[in-house]
Amino acid sequence: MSKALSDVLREWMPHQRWFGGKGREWADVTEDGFFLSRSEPVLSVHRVRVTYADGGGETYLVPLSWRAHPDEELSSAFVGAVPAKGADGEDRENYCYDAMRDRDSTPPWLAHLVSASTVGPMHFHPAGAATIPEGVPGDVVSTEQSNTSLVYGQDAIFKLFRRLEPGLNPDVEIGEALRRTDNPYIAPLLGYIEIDEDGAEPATAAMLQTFVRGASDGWRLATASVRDLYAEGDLHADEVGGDFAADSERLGSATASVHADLARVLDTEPADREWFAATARAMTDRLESALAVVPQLEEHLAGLRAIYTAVADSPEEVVRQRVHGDFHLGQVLRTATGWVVLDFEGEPARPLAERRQLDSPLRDIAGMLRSFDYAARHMLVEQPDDSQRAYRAQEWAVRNRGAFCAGYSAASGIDPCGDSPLLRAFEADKAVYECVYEARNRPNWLMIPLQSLTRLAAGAG
Ligand SMILES: Nc1ncnc2c1ncn2[C@@H]1O[C@H](COP(=O)(O)OP(=O)(O)O)[C@@H](O)[C@H]1O
Ligand SMILES: O=P(O)(O)O[C@H]1O[C@H](CO)[C@@H](O[C@H]2O[C@H](CO)[C@@H](O)[C@H](O)[C@H]2O)[C@H](O)[C@H]1O
Repeated sequence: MSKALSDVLREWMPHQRWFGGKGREWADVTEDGFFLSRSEPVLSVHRVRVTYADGGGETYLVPLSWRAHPDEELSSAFVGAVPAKGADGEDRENYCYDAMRDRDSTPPWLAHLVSASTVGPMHFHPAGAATIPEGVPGDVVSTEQSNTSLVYGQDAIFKLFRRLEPGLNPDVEIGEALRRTDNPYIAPLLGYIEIDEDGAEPATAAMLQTFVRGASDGWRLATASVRDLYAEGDLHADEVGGDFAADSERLGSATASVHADLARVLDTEPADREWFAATARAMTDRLESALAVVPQLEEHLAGLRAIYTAVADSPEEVVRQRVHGDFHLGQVLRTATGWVVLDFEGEPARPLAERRQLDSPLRDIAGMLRSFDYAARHMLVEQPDDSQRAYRAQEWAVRNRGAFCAGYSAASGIDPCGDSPLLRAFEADKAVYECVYEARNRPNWLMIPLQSLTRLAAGAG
């Protein structure tokens, strides 16, 4: 027997990668929808409001494509069957599919952006004089996590934000600001979509960005370099074929260029004593809540508190500005000509308002330094007692962290990696965040940030 759409969604949504309420009991679900295309296959978009038995709730964006008969080729995208009336008044069923995985339903997103449409509560904004491809289907990106992305040909990538939050998404806000700077290290924004939310600021529903062709991500390249080093038992990091230091240096200068443009076109403010005190407090709070998830943090408590107190006690000369916020090797792409920085959304677990606050660029430096550490040590997860490998991992991390800082320093005139209590605290804070992330997502990787905390708390890099 077929069910109402909200019941169908209740069964289907918990199995989707992007659904954040896994394991929580649903108290209620309501949905409202509108049509983006009425020609075959019909495309509708639904705001699905889920409330949980343990309190709170979330609103998700769910595009669906509709067919009068089941489509075998789309079976993996099948959502459910919903009762309908035929033209003759007969009772029948309509079959709905995940529209992001139904290629025939992907062109309308681009067509509406080109014509800057408003459809129901949804507003389509093309960016400036952007050339938006039209009439091509989009293929879903398989690495999807909290969002769902489509690649249109080799030209554009469309990212649907599944969870709706009031306010402009920082990825769009920063993309829109940087688009006007001609910065060579970003993928220009081509457009974005907003959706009205009752009684609140509109939420960002999606964005369209230039697709970076023929690129590899930094994590893949860095870890290939580490594997090369491990394979060459007697050679040092600067002697093996896959040495990454020149790329790390170029990544440092690309980062400096992006930071400089962000400071040029968006707000800045000198950091005052209160900001240092508030930052130290926020880090201490994060540590306290992380303890509940990762009890192993207990042994680092005293060391970490001392690192955070040093921030409040010795304010440095720092300018606050918009930053990337979740900068790591997985967020940068290497093309034939250089690096491109992606995903200015900030840490996914933070509330949107927090992610839009001004911060020190050292936050990003710390993120990338942590990432070099991760790349160097992730293979030690399988061989934790291999001291020779541990030694070589440290050598690789030191070399590439140094090269990244040298590149940043040469491009900006500011050495980001000097003896700064703030940088050290940001590294420690990121490692605490990573402990929680790993405990929840990849428990066997938890040792990576935990071991870094041992080194950081002991005053080593
Ligand atoms: N502009 C782009 N050009 C090429 N590839 C991209 C672009 N933006 C994102 N990607 C790739 O698409 C995948 C998904 O990216 P993203 O949507 O940022 O993931 P998430 O937000 O889930 O971390 C990643 O593998 C990323 O490298
Ligand atoms: O890319 P996301 O915005 O989803 O970031 C989250 O996931 C990252 C892992 O994919 C996580 O990054 C951590 O692991 C990376 C290696 O997989 C490493 O390069 C990073 O330095 C490390 O922080 C990130 O923290 C999390 O927010």
